[in-house]
Amino acid sequence: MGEVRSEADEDTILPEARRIGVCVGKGRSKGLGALKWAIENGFIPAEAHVYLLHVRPPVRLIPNPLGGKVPIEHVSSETVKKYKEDRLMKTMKRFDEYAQLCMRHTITYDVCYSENDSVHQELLNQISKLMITDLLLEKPSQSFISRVVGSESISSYLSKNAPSFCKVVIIRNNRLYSTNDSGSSSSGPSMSSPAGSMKSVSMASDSSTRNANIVEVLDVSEFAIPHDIEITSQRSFTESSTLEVLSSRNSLQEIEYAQADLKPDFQRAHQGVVPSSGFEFSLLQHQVTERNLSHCWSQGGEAPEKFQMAEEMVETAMRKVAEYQRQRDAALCEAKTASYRAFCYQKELEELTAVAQLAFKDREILDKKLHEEISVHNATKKELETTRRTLRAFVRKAEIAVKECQIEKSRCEEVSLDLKEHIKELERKLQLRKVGELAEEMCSEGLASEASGSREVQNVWWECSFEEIQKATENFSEKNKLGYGTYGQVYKGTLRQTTVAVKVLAQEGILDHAEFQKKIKLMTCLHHPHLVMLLGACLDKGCLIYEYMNNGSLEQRLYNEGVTTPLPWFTRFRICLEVARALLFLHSYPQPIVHKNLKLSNVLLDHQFVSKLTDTRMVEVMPSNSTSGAAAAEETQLTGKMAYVDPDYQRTAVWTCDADVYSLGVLMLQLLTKRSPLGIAALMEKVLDSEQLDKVLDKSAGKWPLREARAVASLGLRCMNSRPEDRPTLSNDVLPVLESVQKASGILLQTFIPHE
Ligand SMILES: Nc1ncnc2c1ncn2[C@@H]1O[C@H](COP(=O)(O)OP(=O)(O)OP(=O)(O)O)[C@@H](O)[C@H]1O
Repeated sequence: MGEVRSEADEDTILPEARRIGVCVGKGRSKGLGALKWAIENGFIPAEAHVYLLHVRPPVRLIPNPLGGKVPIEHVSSETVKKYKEDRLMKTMKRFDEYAQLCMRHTITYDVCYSENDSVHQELLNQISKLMITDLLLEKPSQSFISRVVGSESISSYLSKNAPSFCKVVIIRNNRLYSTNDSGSSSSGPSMSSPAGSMKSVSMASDSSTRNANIVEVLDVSEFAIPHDIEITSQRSFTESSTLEVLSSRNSLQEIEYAQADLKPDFQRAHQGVVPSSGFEFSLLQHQVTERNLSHCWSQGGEAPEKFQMAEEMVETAMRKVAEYQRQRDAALCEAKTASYRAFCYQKELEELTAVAQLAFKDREILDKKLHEEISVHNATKKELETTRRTLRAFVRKAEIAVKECQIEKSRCEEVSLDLKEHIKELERKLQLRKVGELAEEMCSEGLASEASGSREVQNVWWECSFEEIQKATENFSEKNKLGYGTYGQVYKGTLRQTTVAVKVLAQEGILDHAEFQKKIKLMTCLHHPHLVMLLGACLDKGCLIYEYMNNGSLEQRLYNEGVTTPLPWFTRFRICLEVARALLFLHSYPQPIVHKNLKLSNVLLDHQFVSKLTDTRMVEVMPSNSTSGAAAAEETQLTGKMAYVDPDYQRTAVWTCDADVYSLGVLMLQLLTKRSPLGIAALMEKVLDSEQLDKVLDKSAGKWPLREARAVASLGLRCMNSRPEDRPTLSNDVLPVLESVQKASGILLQTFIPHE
């Protein structure tokens, strides 16, 4: 039940049971009345099968937004498909009532829908293919206008052309209107009969009679309209109506509309004639007109006037109908236009919605990308910040490095200048030394006394005038004062393009001129890397001119904390060695020279912290009892000095080289401990015995190597033995120990340059 049949379902065998076709139209005569009549009148036996036949012309035109219609070739396939689907849906809905009716009466049925330009021909084909034995058609009420138009209906066409096995039964107004198997035509209400008496309705078998039964009634139902009219009609009554189509409405439709609109007026005009029952208006109109005319004609002379009057009435009515029709067309047109616009808006809305959805998706993607970009951007920003920080740090470091470089450069320049000066100084010293060595040779050969006045020795040292000395020291200005000692004040000065230290001796202590000159000459003969060189003298005023020692005395270095940088332990070791070497040099003369005044303040340091002994032979120049007032006043200082003096000298009053060794011992212990010379020996003995040397070592010198420190301390103690014979010799004992200590101190002893 309920399946849609196609051409493939063709049945080629003649049916045993009856196959009843029901033509399903649209509009006023749908065919439902025919089916109802057949059911009510027992026309459909239990074994019969019903075929609901419906044919429509195929779609060729599709409404466009301007209210016209366009050929489907000019429209997208998608739109055509959609339109066809809509159309099929609507078409299928037409079968609903038929299906319900069949189901209510347990009748099996099939829906047979096809499209064809010729509805007549297609129905005929379906009849043949499906072997339809009975074809039910519903005919709309006959209209007066229908007769005027004179077009052949489907019912009349099928009645004439149906195959011989098919009986065409036409129902009208719920009554049998005609069949094609009766010998006589039956039309109008009088022909209605129940199915049971249907056989008694005889129809002429020849075609002329059959035709006569149906031709007189024009059918305007949709399936009865020929193809060209069918399309127009469809446009008029379905969703595809347009302004264009409406304006080209054919006369037949106008007549139909006119017929519908005329009905009330006509009823009013013929109140007494038109029955109030449900006859179709057009049929009644026709009958009334017929009757009127025959009545008029039977009344004689009034007939033409009445006929004239009737015609005028009809014309008036027709004009009204036309007017109504125009208004209705206009309204319909507007409605259709509005409907189509709504349709367009709907479409537009759908498209916009789709676009909006796409845009929304795009936005989501873009949002996602944006988030990713932002996170990448943030990461890059962080990296950039880190790089920037690193770069800033590098720039800072580079700036510091540049500054350091500049400082180093200026230092280098200073050092270079110093070096140049130093080289000059060295060259000058070398020259002086050569001369000195010559003089020394002369001295050592015992010619000193005789040759002291010789030209060669005289030329070795600078014999300066007092004016020169004044000028060199800026008239002994306070700012140039380096210090004072036992024998007088010491000033810094520049003499003969050389920086010098000028010692101004106390006048009262100076020997007579000749003796002083002799001693000076002997002193200038002494040249050693670790002896401060006596460059010259001002004999008149008793001024001694020494090479200038940039870093002052050992005493200043050791005790002026905060003013000068403390000497490191390895420098102290080296100084011990250097002083020992200087003493050995003095003691190595054929007539050994005893320094007699070795102490911290008489060991001076040059710009490279090389130590040199000063005041050598000063004791010979200045008598021991003649000291400067200032120095003599310093009792404490004197007491300190006494600590350096060999106890054996105090006992014997004879200076020996051992006295210098004793002083060297004191100096060594002072360098280790930075303590006063008084009582230093006892202290050292104690700490060495208790192995607590580290407790007395000067911490400002750094971390002492204890083994070496202990060796030096032991050596110092031995040097301080009260018995000279128990003291170590410089060459055999002191120097080897100090050299091994120096060696052990390693490369630091060689390279260390303390910074001020
Ligand atoms: N050649 C020199 N170069 C630089 N400074 C020197 C030089 N000679 C002496 N001085 C400085 O002058 C100061 C005084 O030295 P001076 O030799 O006159 O006395 P002293 O050695 O301290 O004691 P004394 O006279 O008892 O030996 C020293 O401490 C030293 O700082």
